[in-house]
Amino acid sequence: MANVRLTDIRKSFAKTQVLHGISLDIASGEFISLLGSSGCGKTTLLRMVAGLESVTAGGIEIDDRDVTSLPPEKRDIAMMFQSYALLPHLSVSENVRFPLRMRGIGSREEQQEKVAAALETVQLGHLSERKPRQLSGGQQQRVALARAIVSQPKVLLLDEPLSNLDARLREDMQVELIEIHQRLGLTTIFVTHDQEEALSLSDRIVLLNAGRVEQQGTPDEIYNQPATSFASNFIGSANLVPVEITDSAQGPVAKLEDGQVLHLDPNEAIRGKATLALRQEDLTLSANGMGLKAKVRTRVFLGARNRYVMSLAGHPLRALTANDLDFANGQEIALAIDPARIRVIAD
Ligand SMILES: Nc1ncnc2c1ncn2[C@@H]1O[C@H](COP(=O)(O)OP(=O)(O)OP(=O)(O)O)[C@@H](O)[C@H]1O
Repeated sequence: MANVRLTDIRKSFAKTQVLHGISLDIASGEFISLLGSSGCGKTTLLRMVAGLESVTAGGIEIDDRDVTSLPPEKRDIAMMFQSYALLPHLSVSENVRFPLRMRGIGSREEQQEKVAAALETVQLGHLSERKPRQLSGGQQQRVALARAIVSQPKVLLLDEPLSNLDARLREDMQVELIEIHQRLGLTTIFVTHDQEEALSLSDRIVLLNAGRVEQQGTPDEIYNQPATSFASNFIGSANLVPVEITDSAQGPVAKLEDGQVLHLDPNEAIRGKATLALRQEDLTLSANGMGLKAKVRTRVFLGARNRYVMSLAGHPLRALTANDLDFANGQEIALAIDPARIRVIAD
């Protein structure tokens, strides 16, 4: 296990700058996710930690040692990619042993012991003699993970390792990753564009936006206290509603563009033009209860839940509801939200 420190990392490809000064301190044993949409620079950052990409400026330390210009094999890291490419002609155990052989680590017996331990960790000891083509996709993924951890790296780098798996297998592998992390305590940097994956796996999430850190915090902080409109929209896909906040006899109120008014938490301090972040799961819809008037545009059936897309003050608004609510397209409904659940972002 080791700590990782990134100091003011910058990266340009030709004239295009893709990383604009990223600084991060990752504690020993921490599981951290780099989360962001396609092209925000998360893979580039991970490849720099691995030593597969040079830095344009800035420094990288692993275990308090400057590794900025060291080649990958001198960094004590292991990386697992989205395309994990097992060698088809080798058995499972030979695949896992491969990095030990390549680097000449230990005697044959020692290598076999390490391979057996790594396969036990991913619960594949019983399939060690199979060839990759005789395994399911999830099992192949676990072999790749065993191959990454077999050399007992100080830092484990994972680049969207679950994105080729179907939904069910992904969930299973997420649980396994959590358990493996708990057992081995490896410092882990996990790249993903999937917010649920980041929320469920990480000790800390670093949200990247166009080559900069937008916000970082625990999953709870990132989910419940998004600091910016971008963070609110990215995490939990909150609805963003432009408003003007003023004082009323009953406390602060937010005025929507169509003149409707929403009461805010009495402690809300922001006044003037602002954006409300309303989470889809926090909205309560009713046919003729109290609340803002919105018009139903369409309903999306999600199995256990429905998503209603409505029009509120001319903006599309999404809400997740229990699937026993049945509104017609075009129907005017009332929309209520607990003021404590409204997040106000100053413009
Ligand atoms: N070798 C390269 N040469 C030129 N541009 C590159 C190179 N590698 C990456 N880029 C550019 O750098 C930016 C960041 O790419 P990167 O792969 O790090 O993004 P990402 O957040 O990991 O996205 P994705 O989830 O799609 O992999 C992109 O605009 C990409 O086109």
